[in-house]
Formats: sequence, structure tokens, C-alpha cells
Amino acid sequence: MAWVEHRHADAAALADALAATLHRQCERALVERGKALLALAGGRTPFPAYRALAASDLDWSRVTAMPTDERCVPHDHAACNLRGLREAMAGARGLTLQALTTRDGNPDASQAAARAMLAHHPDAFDVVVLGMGEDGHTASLFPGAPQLDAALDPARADGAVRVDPDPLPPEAPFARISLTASRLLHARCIILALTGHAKRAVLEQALADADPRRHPVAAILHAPSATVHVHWSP
Ligand SMILES: O=C(O)[C@H](O)[C@@H](O)[C@H](O)[C@H](O)COP(=O)(O)O
Repeated sequence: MAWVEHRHADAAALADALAATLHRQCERALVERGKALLALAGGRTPFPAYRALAASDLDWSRVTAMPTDERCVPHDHAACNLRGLREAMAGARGLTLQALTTRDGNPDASQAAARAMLAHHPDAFDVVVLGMGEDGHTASLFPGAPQLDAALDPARADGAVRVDPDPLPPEAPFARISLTASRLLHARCIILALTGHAKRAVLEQALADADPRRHPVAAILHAPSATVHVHWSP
């Protein structure tokens, strides 16, 4: 397990640093491999960084991004992460955004579609941006979800799984499609971005307790092969 802590004065400074890191990693990928592949968390924390990144001077025609997880809702639904990403990154002319769900958000059809899409993108992500909830979830790897063990299984190669959070989060009471822990860890740069003291306390618990069934984010933090860059601000 290895993690590098990046403390920031406030959420705005965190967003600036995150945007700079994303830009740097994308530029490196374009120079070294001629393309870049990103997996980007939903939620509120990273979106200012996505907007700043979209305004930068990358050759977006060679960049592909996808959500780390998606709510099983129609693509025009307000809770759709892809919709939010599309809006935040509207300035990134030529960016390819890959969906994890079908247009209607049907959970089982979406799981199959996500797996088929990922089969066409087998390369390591150049950057994965993750958030964390106060229950220790990351992406849509929710504690207590019936599919959590499957989503954490390092032997899985299908890359995406339907997750039915139990209980359903009141702010987003939907089934999800989540990239699996092993697919999220198949990455050159892994960033976990969180703010506030409550989440800091949960992070400390997850760092101290490697059992991902209590805090699924521990599956990322304690992965033997990964170095996780934790960006935190009060
Ligand atoms: O689909 C989502 O919402 C995210 O992937 C989810 O895992 C998010 O990163 C955390 O819930 C933190 O969200 P905030 O950044 O809004 O606190």
C-alpha cells in the first residue's frame, strides 16, 4: 500500500491542483502513447477541476473519458454522471465521452454495455479520479451492497458491475454501474479527492483498517500495486 498526501488550503486550491495534475498526466499520455484514457468520478468535489481542465489546450481529439460509475437513469436525467461530465467538459472540443449505461438506464442492459465498451478500452487508465462518501464508498462501491464482494474481486476481468446500494442513498436512489476495483486500479495515476473533516476521519479509518467491506475505498488505498494520490482540503 502506498499513498501520497496532498493537503490544500481550501476546495478551490484543491481543484486548481487537481486540474493541473490531470492536464500534466494527459499531456504525458499524448506524448508517450498518442492518446489518453481517463476515468472520472461524479459527485461535487472534482467538477471545478474538470471545468478548468476542459478550458486547457490539450488535443482533445485524442482523449477518451468515462465516469467511474453511473446511476442507472436515462442519459437526460439530472442525476446522470455522463450528463454532468458532458456539461463540465463542454469546452473540451473533440473529447470522446464513453457511457457506462444504455440511453434508458436499464441496469442489466447497462452492465452488459459497460463490459462491451470496456473490452474496447483494455489499456490502463492514464488517470483515475475518485471521490469518497462518508460511508467510505468510492465510485459506486458501496458498503453493504449485495454485489460488493464481486466488485472487489481482484480476479474479475469484466471491469464493470451492477451495484444496488442498500439502503439506496436518498439523494440518488438508483441502481448503479460501477467500474470494479481491479479496473480502477489498472491505472497509471490514481487520485482520491475529498474535502472536509468528516471525510478526513473516514479516510483515516480506511487507512487504518484494510477491510474493504467496511470502507470500500480501502480496496484502493491498500492495493499492493497502487500509489494513491490523496488530495484533501478542510
Ligand atoms: O457517482 C458519484 O457520485 C461518485 O462517483 C461518488 O463516488 C462520489 O465521488 C462520492 O459520493 C463523493 O461525492 P462528492 O464529491 O459530491 O462528495
